[in-house]
Amino acid sequence: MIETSGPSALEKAPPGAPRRTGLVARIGIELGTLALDADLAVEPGRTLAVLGPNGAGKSTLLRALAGLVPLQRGRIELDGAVLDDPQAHRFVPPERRGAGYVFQDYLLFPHLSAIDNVAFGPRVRHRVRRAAARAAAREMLDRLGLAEVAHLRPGALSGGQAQRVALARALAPGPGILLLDEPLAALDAGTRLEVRAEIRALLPTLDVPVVMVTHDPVDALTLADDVAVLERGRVVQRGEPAEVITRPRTPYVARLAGLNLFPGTAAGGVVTLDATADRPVTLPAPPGTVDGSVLVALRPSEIGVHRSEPGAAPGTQVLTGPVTSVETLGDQVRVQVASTPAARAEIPARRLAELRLVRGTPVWLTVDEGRWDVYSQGGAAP
Ligand SMILES: Nc1ncnc2c1ncn2[C@@H]1O[C@H](COP(=O)(O)OP(=O)(O)OP(=O)(O)O)[C@@H](O)[C@H]1O
Repeated sequence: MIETSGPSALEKAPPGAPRRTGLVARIGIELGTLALDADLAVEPGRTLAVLGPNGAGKSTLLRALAGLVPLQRGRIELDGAVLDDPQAHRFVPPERRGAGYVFQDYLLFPHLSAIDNVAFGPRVRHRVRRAAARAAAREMLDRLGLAEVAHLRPGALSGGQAQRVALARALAPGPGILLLDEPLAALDAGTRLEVRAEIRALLPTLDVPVVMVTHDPVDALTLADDVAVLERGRVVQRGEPAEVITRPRTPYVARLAGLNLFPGTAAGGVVTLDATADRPVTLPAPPGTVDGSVLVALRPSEIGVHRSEPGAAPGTQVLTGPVTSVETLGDQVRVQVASTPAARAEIPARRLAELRLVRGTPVWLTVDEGRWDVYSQGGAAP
């Protein structure tokens, strides 16, 4: 057993133990063109995925939690202990934060075997004797299915094995928080599936907050309990994965979700899509819609595509414009149309053969009333 100063990430707290509060952070940092200002809260045993495009500030956020970048404003608290608070002149250095960090490119020591990489943390951080640290490291490697490669150096490991060694190394000292930076990004597609399944099995056994940054929505949707979407340094949407992906609040999330997203305005039971003043597109507001700004999501497969103007039908909205792109996706075809507002439809390949659409073909898009999903702009936004 390792003598650790903190709780072991792999052991659930015993019954009756004082309840830990996990991570509560407000991160304010300006670095180059980045202005990061994000609030996070993660309870022990839960995984938060911070999802966002390149340059959003995800790595900087994680590095601030680890103590590798000091805060300029805000505060980081883990289980009630203040790790960083510039106003109070408090800064706990990285090696004393008890954070397990898995870097994007693993950063394993190339001259040490897998087992010595894993034993390194307990030896250095907690001054555990070599034999005890190696025994604990062996247990961790066994747990992650790495017993057979314990003696190999990083250069002899496959990508998936190196990733798991990095995870074992982060967990070995019994961290109070686990930080994962794009944990699957460096893996090939097949290995990524395998390691994703392993991480997914591991996460619920941990009793610490886990923060994972990723730009891959599949990681966020399959591994996390909660998702915070970071764009240009701000959390623009947060919630459970299913909520985030079905009710996107920004064009970036809508693209990830494969949905059309239109801003609109609700007034007196009617929603008018914004930017349609010349030829207003209106739909009935669902019961309970509050007047004001709303978002309207629409699945591309709910849109009908026609080469001639359809006759007026009650309860059907019509948009029109030229095709701007046609892209096949298996047996489906995505058709982007420069209507007002611009929309993306998805039709079966055989329908494309009937319609013979190319760039510039004028088309009419039809949507039945019940197909639009209308929701308020506010709610889970920051
Ligand atoms: N040391 C630095 N000096 C100056 N600017 C920096 C520094 N570190 C980060 N930045 C700025 O912050 C931006 C966000 O960087 P960060 O790596 O946190 O984003 P990210 O969301 O993790 O992006 P990616 O997915 O591409 O890794 C960078 O594009 C850069 O403008």
